[in-house]
Amino acid sequence: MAETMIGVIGGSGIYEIDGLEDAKWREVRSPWGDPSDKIMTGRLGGVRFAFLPRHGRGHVHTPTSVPYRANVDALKRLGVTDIVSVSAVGSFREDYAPGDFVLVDQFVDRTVAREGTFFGRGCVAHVSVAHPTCPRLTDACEEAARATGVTVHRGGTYLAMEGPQFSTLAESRLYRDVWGCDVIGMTGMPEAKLAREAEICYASVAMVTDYDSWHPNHGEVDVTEIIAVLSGNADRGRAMVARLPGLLGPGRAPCPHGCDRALDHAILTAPERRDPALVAKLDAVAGRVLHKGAGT
Ligand SMILES: CSC[C@H]1O[C@H](OP(=O)(O)O)[C@H](O)[C@@H]1O
Ligand SMILES: Nc1ncnc2[nH]cnc12
Repeated sequence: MAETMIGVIGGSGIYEIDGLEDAKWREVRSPWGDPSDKIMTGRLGGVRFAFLPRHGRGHVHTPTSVPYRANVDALKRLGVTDIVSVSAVGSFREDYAPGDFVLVDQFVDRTVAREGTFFGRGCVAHVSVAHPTCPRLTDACEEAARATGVTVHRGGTYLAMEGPQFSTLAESRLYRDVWGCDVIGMTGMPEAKLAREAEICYASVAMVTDYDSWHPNHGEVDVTEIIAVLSGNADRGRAMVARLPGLLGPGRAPCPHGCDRALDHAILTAPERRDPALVAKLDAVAGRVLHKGAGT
C-alpha cells in the first residue's frame, strides 16, 4: 500500500503550523520556479506531513504572483498524495456566514493572468476537472472540521477571481444572482487544476470571512476584518488539520475517484514528438505515465 503524505497549503492569515514531530523547513527546488516559501515537513499523528504557506511567510505573494505550478510540483516531489487547501473566502449566501467552513466542490475560473497547466507544446495533456475536488479527502476534512464544533457546509461553488482588488458591486451581483456561485476567493484556481494534473487528491476548505459586496446590511470588504475572522478561527483550523492523520491513516489505498490516475489516458502527444526538455520538467508531475511510454 502506498504511503499517505498530507500537504496543507495555508492561505491568508495561515503562515505556519504547530504540532509536527521532526519539523523542519525544507527548501525544495522545482523546475517550475521557486515555491512560495520553504516547506515545513514532519510527521503528524504518525503520518507524513507537509505545510506550505501559499503567500509565503510574511505574506509576500499576491494571488497572481503565487507560483502555483512550483508549489504543486514541490509538494509532489516530497511525496504528497493529498493536498488540503485552506483559504479565506467571501460569501454569496446569507446562510454561509463569517466563521463558517465551506467544503468547496466546484469552481468557476475567472483568473486571467496565471499559468494554468504543467503541459504545453511538445507534451499536450487534457485531464478532466469535471469534479475538481476529491470526495474521499473532502469526507475526511468534513469529519475533522465538524469535530471542532465549527459550522460546516458540504458543497459550494467557488468563484476564483484574479484580484488583487475585491469585486465591484456589479461583479458581486453577477456571480451571486446570475451565476449562482456560493463563495469567492482569489487562489482556488489554478491550484485545483494543477493538483489534478499532478495526480494529487485535492480538497478545498474555505473559511468564510465576509459577505463580499452584495449584502445590503454589510459594508464593503475590509481586509482587516478578514484577518480578524481568520485569527478567530485559527484554533479550529489547527484542530481540523490535527485530526486528518487519524482519519486518513499512514497507508493509502488507490483513490476510488481516480485522482491518482488522472493522467492514465490524458497525454496525446506521440512519444517520438515529445519535447525532451518539457518531458524532463514533468518528471515529478507525470513521471508515472511518461516513463512507462504512455500515450497514443
Ligand atoms: C486577505 S484577503 C484576500 C486574499 O485572501 C484569500 O487568500 P487565500 O485564498 O490564500 O486564503 C483570497 O483568495 C485573497 O488572495
Ligand atoms: N470577498 C472576497 N473576495 C475575494 N477574495 C476573498 N477572500 C476573502 N474574502 C474575499
